[in-house]
Amino acid sequence: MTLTNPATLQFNQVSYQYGSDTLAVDDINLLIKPGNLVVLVGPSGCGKSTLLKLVAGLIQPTWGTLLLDGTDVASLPPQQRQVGWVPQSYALFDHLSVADNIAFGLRMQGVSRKKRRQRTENLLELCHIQALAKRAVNELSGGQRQRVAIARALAVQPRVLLLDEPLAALDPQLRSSLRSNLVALLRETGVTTLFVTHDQAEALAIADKIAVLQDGRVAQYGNPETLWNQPASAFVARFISHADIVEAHRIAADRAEIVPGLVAHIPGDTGHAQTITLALRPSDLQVAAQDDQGVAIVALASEYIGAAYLIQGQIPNGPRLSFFSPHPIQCGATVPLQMRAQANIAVIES
Ligand SMILES: Nc1ncnc2c1ncn2[C@@H]1O[C@H](COP(=O)(O)OP(=O)(O)OP(=O)(O)O)[C@@H](O)[C@H]1O
Repeated sequence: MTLTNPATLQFNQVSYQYGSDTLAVDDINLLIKPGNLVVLVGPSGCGKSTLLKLVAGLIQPTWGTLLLDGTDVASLPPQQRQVGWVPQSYALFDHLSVADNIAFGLRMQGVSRKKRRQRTENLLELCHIQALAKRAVNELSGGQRQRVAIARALAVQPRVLLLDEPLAALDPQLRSSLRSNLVALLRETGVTTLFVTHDQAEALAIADKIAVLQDGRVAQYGNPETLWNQPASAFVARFISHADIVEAHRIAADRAEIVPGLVAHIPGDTGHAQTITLALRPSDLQVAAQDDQGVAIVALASEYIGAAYLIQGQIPNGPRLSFFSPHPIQCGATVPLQMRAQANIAVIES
């Protein structure tokens, strides 16, 4: 029995306006291939949930078209779209058992009891929750509830699965351990998935492709490595890699000086402009071994992040920059800062 039926999902110049003046989604063009896991990421209010509602059919595009396997879905009501939805709260039926929650949608579709039972058993197995079949859902842990919610969404053989911040309700430790289980499960089902989060680390960790949304528009759509190494704008660089955006002076085709003593190697094919804008990530910089090997920076703030300290500093008469240090640095202390040899600096504008 096929458990999913993955579709191509295409947004063609899709816009959505709430009322007469809130343009929540603005001219979205995205092509999502069958079986891909695409993460929609962006700050609060950028239009992530509105995009999910458009795919689910809860709202219709104000302009543009939404295609499932090449067919415009405008005339299809939500129940005929074969779109599975897992809301942030999971919205399980607390008074029903795990198995009955999973079979609920099938019963609504008039699927025979025998087929319902077989499909429910397959989904219990796929989601590794066979042992919980008879339990009431209000007796389950957060991670177990999440699996039931996904099994329930998969029951109707979705062509697309929509996950709205599926890890948000879990505590941080559980969150990272369940993340890999969840992704393994999604890979196993092969379903085309749109996954919403506002957490860039989560997006980088799990996505085939990431769509970074900014004010209802797609700021960049690409695989995690491309977004990290070649951000299309300062917004994407800040959001995806916590980069500092700085102006630099080109001193050769492949080198740019940020301040005297701090020179970045840049790709050699970025034009000839003298003043260029660079994205410097904390991992591109390091504290130099000797004072005369780098530029002086004054530490302003220090945060212990486990493997290192994340330091924010100010170069006198220069930019503020963040960098990692293996040792704590007192606020107010001055240290020499240099570019890492293997730093791969992105040019935002040239
Ligand atoms: N029902 C509504 N009526 C009017 N405006 C709305 C409605 N729902 C959302 N908006 C507005 O549309 C824009 C996009 O909202 P949306 O909920 O899609 O963002 P989001 O990225 O999912 O945000 P969050 O991460 O906070 O959930 C926001 O400006 C929001 O205020």
